[in-house]
Amino acid sequence: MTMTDTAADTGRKPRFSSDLPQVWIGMALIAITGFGPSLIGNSYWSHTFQLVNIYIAAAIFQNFLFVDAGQKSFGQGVLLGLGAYVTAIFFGLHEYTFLAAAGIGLFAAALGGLLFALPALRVQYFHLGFVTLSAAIVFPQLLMSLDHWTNGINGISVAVPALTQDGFLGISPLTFIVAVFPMIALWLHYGIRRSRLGRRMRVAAISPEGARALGIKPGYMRFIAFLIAAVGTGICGILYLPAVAFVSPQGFNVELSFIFFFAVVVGGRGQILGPVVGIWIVYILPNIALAQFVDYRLLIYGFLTLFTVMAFPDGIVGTIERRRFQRGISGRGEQAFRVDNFLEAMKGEDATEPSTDVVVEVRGGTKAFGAVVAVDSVDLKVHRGEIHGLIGANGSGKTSLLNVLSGMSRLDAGEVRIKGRDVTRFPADRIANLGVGRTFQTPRIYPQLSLWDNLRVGLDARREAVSDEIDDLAEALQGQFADDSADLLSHGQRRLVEVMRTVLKESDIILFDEPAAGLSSGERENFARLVHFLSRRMGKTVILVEHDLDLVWGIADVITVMDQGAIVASGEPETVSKDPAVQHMFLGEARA
Ligand SMILES: Nc1ncnc2c1ncn2[C@@H]1O[C@H](COP(=O)(O)OP(=O)(O)OP(=O)(O)O)[C@@H](O)[C@H]1O
Repeated sequence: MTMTDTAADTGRKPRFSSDLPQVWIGMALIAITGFGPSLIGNSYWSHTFQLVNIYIAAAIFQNFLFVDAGQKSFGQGVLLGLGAYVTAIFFGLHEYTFLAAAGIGLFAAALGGLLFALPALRVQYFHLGFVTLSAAIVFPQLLMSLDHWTNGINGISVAVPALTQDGFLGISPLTFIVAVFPMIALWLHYGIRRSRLGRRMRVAAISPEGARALGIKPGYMRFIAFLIAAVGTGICGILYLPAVAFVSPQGFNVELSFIFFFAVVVGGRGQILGPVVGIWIVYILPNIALAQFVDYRLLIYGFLTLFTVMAFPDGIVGTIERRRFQRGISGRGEQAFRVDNFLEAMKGEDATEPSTDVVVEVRGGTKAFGAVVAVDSVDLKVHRGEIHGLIGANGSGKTSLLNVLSGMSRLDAGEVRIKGRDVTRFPADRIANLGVGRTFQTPRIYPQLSLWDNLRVGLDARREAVSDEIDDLAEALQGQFADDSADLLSHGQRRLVEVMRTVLKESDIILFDEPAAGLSSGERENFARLVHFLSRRMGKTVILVEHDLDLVWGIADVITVMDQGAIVASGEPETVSKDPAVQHMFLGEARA
């Protein structure tokens, strides 16, 4: 089954994501710089690249946290410092074995990450940036003032000869480990990004509201992301210790956190290879090539970042990547996303009829925004399998009612019941997981994900076994759109993508918020057929908020009319169209 015919079918599609090639390039670069100096016996560069590779790994975790999880943390240096310092204290001062001390160091870093995650549950963006930045500023002072444990300004010297002695081909175990670890980090970043967890994390980072509609808890995603990044950065801290053989408060000042952050920006936010290139430029250039200006390092980091961001707005790898993709798609025409072939394949007799079970019910629902009563003492019943049209003038409260039904906002008074359960105080993700799917007036489309992944997050959100029809549909969509960008879709097609996402989610109750706005007349017809298919073949309950009255009157089993937050009429289209109040509202559009 083919889903669509795209104008772009002629010619080879550019690969949407170059994540995998970037992993391989990153591995090759790390291998060359990590092992090369040891192989030719250059201990200065061997030692330098030990630290560079540790910083690359830390920047990879920063990149993951910053872009995939959307967490603007400026304090990752603190986590590296915790890993290094705690290991140094237990190994260097208390004579624990290195492994035991490293275990405690890792635990401390993970704990630090969770401490960062706590404010992230409440504050985001710049606020979170300030919290983490403050931690980065305070950390060295804390190390100084806790001198009873940390040795204060004198720091702690350690030696781990078992790791630093030259081994096979002149490569010490430490050189080997610090080269392999960033490679593992690259694969981990790539693997998470391709996983269900990674997709859901990215959706939560881009649109917390869109995420909740898919049953995702954005706070939980942040928590996991901070934990992963903290453990990864903590390992970097542990490796730092034998590589530098010394820790002191000055080594973990705010500059360290800036290095990781700037490396991500300079290399290319979100690009898998970005941190490798970024650390080379941000760290190697000022510290080695411009070593005589070492006192001005922070200034040089700043200038380098400013210059790169001006010359390469998406960072170096990001800019190359964007040009590659744009070259590939130029002249390929507007990308199409249609559902007609899907409907063709789904032809057949109606299998179900709306039942008498009430699956959605609102009792005396009231929701006000200040003086505006958006939903005013609404009583509503929607039956299983029904197509329920919700119409009314602009501002009559339709979206506010959908928001209440989907848990995006809470009633001030009254009750919402879904499948017999009182869900009035349920959060949106919990309602979504009860089998409610929705679209938004502004479709939630994620340009960072391929078109297929934009659809697939619907499949990821499914709670029960997939039906055969949806399985076939998913397979066809994957074949067609895995390498397409969602960025190229027209507004109407974006709506259709969101509609198909809710279809893939296999919700029993689907709330559509003005799905036909911006669709061509052919697309509207297809949409109407799709809604019919969802209701009559798959037994879904559909609540349809729509301004296109012809569309609603053509497909709805029941129509509810709202005016100034209240319901003025509700019933079969025939009856409602004869209601004098409704005729008055839609004067000139009355349907007999
Ligand atoms: N978050 C909000 N804050 C303040 N007022 C709001 C908010 N959301 C909705 N309103 C107000 O509530 C009323 C109902 O708005 P709502 O968006 O639910 O209407 P609607 O019928 O969906 O309109 P449209 O067809 O234009 O989407 C409007 O007066 C609107 O300005």
